[in-house]
Amino acid sequence: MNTENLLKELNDVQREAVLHTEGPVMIIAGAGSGKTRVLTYRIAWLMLQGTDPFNILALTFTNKAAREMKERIAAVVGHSEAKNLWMGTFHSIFARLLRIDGHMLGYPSNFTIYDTDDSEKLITQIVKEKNLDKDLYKPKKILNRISSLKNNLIIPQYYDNFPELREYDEAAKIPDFKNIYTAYVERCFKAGAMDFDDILLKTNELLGTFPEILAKYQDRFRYILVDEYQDTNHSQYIIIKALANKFENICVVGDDAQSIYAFRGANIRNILSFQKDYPDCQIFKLEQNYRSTQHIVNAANSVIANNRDQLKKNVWTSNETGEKITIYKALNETEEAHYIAERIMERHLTYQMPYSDFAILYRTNAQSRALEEQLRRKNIPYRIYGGMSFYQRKEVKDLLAYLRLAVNPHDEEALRRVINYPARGIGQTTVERLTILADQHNTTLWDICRNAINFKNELGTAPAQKVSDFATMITEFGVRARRESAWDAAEHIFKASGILRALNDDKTEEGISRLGNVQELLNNIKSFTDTQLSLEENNDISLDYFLQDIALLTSTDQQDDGEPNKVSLMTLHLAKGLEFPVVFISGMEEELFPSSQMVNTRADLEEERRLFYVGMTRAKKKLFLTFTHMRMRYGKTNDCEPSRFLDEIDDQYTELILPAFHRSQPTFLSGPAWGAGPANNHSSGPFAPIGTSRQKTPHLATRPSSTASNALPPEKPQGEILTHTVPGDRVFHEKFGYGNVLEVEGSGVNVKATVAFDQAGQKKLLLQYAKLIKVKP
Ligand SMILES: Nc1ncnc2c1ncn2[C@@H]1O[C@H](COP(=O)(O)OP(=O)(O)OP(=O)(O)O)[C@@H](O)[C@H]1O
Ligand SMILES: [Mg+2]
Repeated sequence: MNTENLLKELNDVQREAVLHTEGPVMIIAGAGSGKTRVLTYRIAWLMLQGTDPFNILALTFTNKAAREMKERIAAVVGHSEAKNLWMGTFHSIFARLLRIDGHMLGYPSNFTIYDTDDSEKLITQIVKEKNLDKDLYKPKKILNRISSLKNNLIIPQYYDNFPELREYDEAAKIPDFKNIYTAYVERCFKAGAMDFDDILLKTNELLGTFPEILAKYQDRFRYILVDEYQDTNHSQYIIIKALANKFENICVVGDDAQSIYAFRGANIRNILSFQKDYPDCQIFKLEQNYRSTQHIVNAANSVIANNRDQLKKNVWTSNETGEKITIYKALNETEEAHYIAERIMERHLTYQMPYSDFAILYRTNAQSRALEEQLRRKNIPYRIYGGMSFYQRKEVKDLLAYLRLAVNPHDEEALRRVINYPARGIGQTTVERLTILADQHNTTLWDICRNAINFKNELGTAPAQKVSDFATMITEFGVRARRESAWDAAEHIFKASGILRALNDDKTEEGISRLGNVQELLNNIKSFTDTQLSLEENNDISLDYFLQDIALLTSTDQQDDGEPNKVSLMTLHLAKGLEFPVVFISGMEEELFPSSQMVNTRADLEEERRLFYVGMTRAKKKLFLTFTHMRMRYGKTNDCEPSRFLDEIDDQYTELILPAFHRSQPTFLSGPAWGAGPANNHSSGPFAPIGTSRQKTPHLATRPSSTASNALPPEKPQGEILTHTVPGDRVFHEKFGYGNVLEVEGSGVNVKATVAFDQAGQKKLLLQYAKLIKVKP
């Protein structure tokens, strides 16, 4: 694509924002208004103007988003140029930076990245060693607290500078928190490991302590671009600010109405601070939505208008009016899932829509089970994002632990995990003794292991020998990891560690599936080695690089198996930045969404509402919102009340559908009629107390949902729905209008009719779903 064509694909404001390359720029704009597109085109434009890709840094919310942007840019400027861009999540970019310069802070360049599971295990271990009450010092709680301090750049040494921290911890009955935090930080450091938050914290420390390193990166990153700026936390904010300080060519894009990570420390005030930091910054507002139909855009606007804290924006679209938003009241979660699966199947067959056009979003991961079951029953392929990832499976983590040890044997969590797996006679007592020795000698577990022969007295002769043999094996793995490709080293380690044998011996169904998973991991390593050579500029095929790569996958990246034709299932949080032709948001019920934990303050409730706004604005053509009358939660069936958010959608954009069991004629109602189901008592207003339900006046029945064009749909004729038909029949279809049947094929549920529609042209439809009505010719 040449320069001219590139700019043609933008509207006036977008183009201006792309061309304004020098100086600070902030683009605060509504959902689907082309923020990400502007960012992508800006990079392409910079490169077309001769900017060296080495001088561009782009920060995205997921690695997948970065990859897609890179591909788009490559199409404009060429693959070999695009390769050299530094583009990715904050974590992957700054981990890369720390690999290069982290040694200044005393880290090895092959430092390990601890995942949440590793961190929690380490905390459990520390709590145990300190003889603290494990019911009070819960690892998750402690880790959240550590994370929040780290993201505010409060290291243990600063803890006492803020008396309110101690007050908080005492009130939370964790007075020894500081000791745990201190020990945790020391242990990670000794093990040559960083947790996720360290990646940002240590980058800050590095840039703040060494002016020459800061200067190096300031010079390198002449142009800095940040997507989803509304969800950056303090630590990220400080990094960007430092890096941009010299050239001030910084462009941030975001939408305050989509800020949904406050619970993880994201700070919406970063948007306001930006204006303060760069008083001469240029601000662009994009208001035209290119993604969604008018009904969807307007409905989303009517919801977000209920938030008090927001920057004024007027999001509009010139897209088609589109179908109304369907609100479906189900009996329970099974029936809800069934309804969703049916609608997917119906659209897939009737309109030939690929499965990848559909997304099902929910508030909590637990909701996916019922949905999965119904999708499986209909053989609808799907992919779940988030939840338990492949890399968290036990057997996968076991092999990974060996690989991690090969790269960094000081990695304490990996060592604890496999020192006696597969079983090699190193018991719990021996491990405890090793831990005490490490503590006494102020060194790592690994240092004790590799010198185990010198600790025969403390360990006993036989255990010392076993530990020593284990250490010899790990040392040998290390040699290979340095010399061989990731694939060669991993394959060897898989066999020599005894994992292959252990899994092979287990002939249970579960054992076979475990072996399959480990083989899948090896396949991943193989394809990493193969593709790495062609994709990245550094051609690094080492095990070290592979481990780094997977440690930083985000939840949206993890499940991307490259298979394109699947329905996507994910939480609303993960859906940020994505778009799908058809979106279902399930579980639109009080207590679930808004979550019962998020209704106590206005700020929390507004964050939930923004989350709903994010969900709604993912849909391009059609949005379904479903809620249930009853739902099983925590093993109990509860009565549910429709979400207050449903009330907030302007009636004119919705239609309510009730399931067959409490539906008399007609099926379609315009506007909400939540009370129409059984067992509802009526009170009103958006904040009706939990346990009562709200009702708005149901509107009169109208015709079926509108068509995809602005023209009024043809009036639906009376007549029975055809289950079989013959060529020559004159028929009516809800969406395509009138037509003549040309051909019929297949049998039973697979009967397909080819129909020549007067307006819509020729279509092949599955009779079971097409709901054709026979009319007089
Ligand atoms: N000028 C344009 N012409 C045609 N299509 C456009 C234009 N600008 C954006 N789009 C399309 O509109 C959709 C939304 O764009 P994009 O994802 O960049 O929006 P966004 O503001 O980043 O959305 P979100 O707030 O969800 O992150 C995309 O499919 C994009 O290709
Ligand atoms: Mg975007």
